[in-house]
Amino acid sequence: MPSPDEILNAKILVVDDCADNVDLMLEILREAGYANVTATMLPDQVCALHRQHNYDLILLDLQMPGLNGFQVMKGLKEIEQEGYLPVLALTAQPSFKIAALKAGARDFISKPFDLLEVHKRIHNMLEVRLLYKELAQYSRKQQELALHDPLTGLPNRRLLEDRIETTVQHAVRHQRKAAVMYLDLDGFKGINDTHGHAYGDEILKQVAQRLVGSSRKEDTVARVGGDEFVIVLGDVNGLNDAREPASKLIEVVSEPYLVNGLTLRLSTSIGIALFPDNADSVSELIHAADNALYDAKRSGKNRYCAAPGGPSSSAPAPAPLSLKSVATTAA
Ligand SMILES: Nc1nc2c(ncn2[C@@H]2O[C@H](COP(=O)(O)OP(=O)(O)OP(=O)(O)O)[C@@H](O)[C@H]2O)c(=O)[nH]1
Repeated sequence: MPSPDEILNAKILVVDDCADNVDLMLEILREAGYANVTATMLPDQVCALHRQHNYDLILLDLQMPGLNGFQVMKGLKEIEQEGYLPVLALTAQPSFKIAALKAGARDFISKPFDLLEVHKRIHNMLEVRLLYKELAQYSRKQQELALHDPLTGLPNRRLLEDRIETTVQHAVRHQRKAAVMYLDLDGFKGINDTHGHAYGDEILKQVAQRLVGSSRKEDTVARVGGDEFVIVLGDVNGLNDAREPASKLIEVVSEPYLVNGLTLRLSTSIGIALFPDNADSVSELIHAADNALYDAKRSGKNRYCAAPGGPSSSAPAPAPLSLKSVATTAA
């Protein structure tokens, strides 16, 4: 539940074409302790103001010259994408009350004001509005967690599959290709076994940062398993466009890692599959890249291999470095 402080600091806008009414409402709100209140007498400014300030409550007079309260609510509905209109209608017309609720107002206050009613309705409405915001934020956070790996913050397999799908669709539309690179660290188990799981976790985080740092902004870097990562490249012409990034990734992963004063080393193997050369569905592309990774492991690790079968496929290509995948301890 929102705290009393949060309620008193909520952002409130008073909209009324009559200066006396504005002054009266500002006075009522100030006396009640609301600290973040502004007002306008220009109904056609309300949407722009709300877009800028995202109010928690708009106290909206319904009868105004120019744009009336109903028209203002229509405009506000277009801004409030989540469909919650934080409007409390102010009206002297009994017949407008239900019409206002139908038009999207959450509640109404009758004029002339009954102070007790005004206080209670404003408080109740803010309580619901802030709770709604908290829930929306919580739900966004949960969605974020469901799509990301908690250790590295990278997209997980679920989000990766979506991204591959999008990349493939883009490739089809623009008659281009896409590459899926499946990485598996070499000798990672040895780091866990020798130095403990916490060291392994730290290495995984640093590897993730290096992979992201060595990829283009538009590429997706995902963690799909213990020491397994997948990188998706769009706008690719053929295997040659994936060779250089693969060599670069092998190189950056093989740079030494400093963990709690220890210098550790490891390398990575990579399997590359191309859309549409090697596969044309998301799962088949991942599978083809995984098979190519297996070839890279079998051929001695610390290298990349491309999936066979495509017009531009090649035999396993040696990585530029011939680093041994061992963990070493600095003196
Ligand atoms: N620290 C840490 N280790 C993990 C995590 N998830 C999986 N692992 C470990 O990662 C290791 C992965 O094993 P492998 O890929 O078979 O080991 P490897 O030594 O890299 O073997 P090769 O790939 O053949 O070189 C296992 O020891 C898992 O226990 C994790 O989140 N954190």
